[in-house]
Amino acid sequence: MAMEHEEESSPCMKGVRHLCESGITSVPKEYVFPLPDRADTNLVLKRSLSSKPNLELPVVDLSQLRNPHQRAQTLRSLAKACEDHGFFQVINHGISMEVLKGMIDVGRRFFELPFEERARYMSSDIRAPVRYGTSFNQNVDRVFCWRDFLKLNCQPLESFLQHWPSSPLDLRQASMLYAQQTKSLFVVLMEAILETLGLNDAQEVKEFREGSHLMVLNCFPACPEPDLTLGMPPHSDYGFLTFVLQDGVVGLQIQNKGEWVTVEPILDSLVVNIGDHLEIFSNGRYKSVLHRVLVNSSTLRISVASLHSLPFDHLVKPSPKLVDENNPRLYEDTDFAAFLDYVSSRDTKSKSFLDSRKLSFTQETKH
Ligand SMILES: O=C(O)CCC(=O)C(=O)O
Ligand SMILES: [Fe+2]
Repeated sequence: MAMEHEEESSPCMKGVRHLCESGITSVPKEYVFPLPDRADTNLVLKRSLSSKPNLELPVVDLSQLRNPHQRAQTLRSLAKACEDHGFFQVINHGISMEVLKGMIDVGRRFFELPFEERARYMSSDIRAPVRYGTSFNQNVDRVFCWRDFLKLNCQPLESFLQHWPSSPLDLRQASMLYAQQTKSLFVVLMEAILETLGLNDAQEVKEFREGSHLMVLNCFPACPEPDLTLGMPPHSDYGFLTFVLQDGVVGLQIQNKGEWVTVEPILDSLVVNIGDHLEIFSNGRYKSVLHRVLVNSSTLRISVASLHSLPFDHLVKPSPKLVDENNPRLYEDTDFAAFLDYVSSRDTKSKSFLDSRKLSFTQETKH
């Protein structure tokens, strides 16, 4: 059971930035993770500064995907990246540096607004079109994580745009441009991913075009004792694909062969990760990988996660074309509502939602 927090009156509920502004010099007990869940942030920083990179993610060059002579080879490396890592980077993705920088910059300025301005968007309704909040799921988290966030619902853009914050003045414009361009990128990548799975289905592509799209602006303030807490606990993302835009400050780690490895932020590239829905849809061939975020003692970090899936009311299930006698169905059908119910009822750590969709061996043999 989750520990009871004193609802709205608890200082934790007002977010980490608010807490830091009160001039704390140590991490309050509510944010202290159990020892096995913590990380040596000094070691991460040292590795990051050495010439040996922490982890080289596979790189997918989208200009090669558009080139008929290079498409087949690029699809093969894309498939391998989805199978082996669940994470990759895209370069030559067509989103201009101006749009990327504009998005990070406006996110930073949103979190610099006075607390009262930000608090106007606080909501405990996880289905709200705009939601400002803190931690992972502040209503049920046993330990709070060192993150404040602004979630923008982006589909359909025309109806949600008016609900987005009107301050900073350019937030709507910068976020709309970034949302439109990541949506196009999602459709291009899903077309390619469907092709790697042998599923060239125009109807499916149309559904992705109209699919759900949430944008999460994350703010991880500098932390006086970064080794005691986490910016985000280990989790997997629910959708098909997530794009992560980082501001240049190290923090994202992914689980790779049982070890936590740091993903170096590369200017101009986007990190892409496979979510639970794509793992289910591909019947386990593509992996939704656990990741977490570390904080540091000197620099606030901003990231923007753009999460894409099918429309909220659609069922997600293993593609029937990928299930046969030799490849039994591994997951039961799910939809976004089931995921929301799951997150609002408990703390979502690890891949517990995905695990809850896995069929047991007896069920597997029945399908
Ligand atoms: O901040 C990051 O690098 C990753 C954020 C993330 O994993 C998320 O928002 O789901
Ligand atoms: Fe994530």
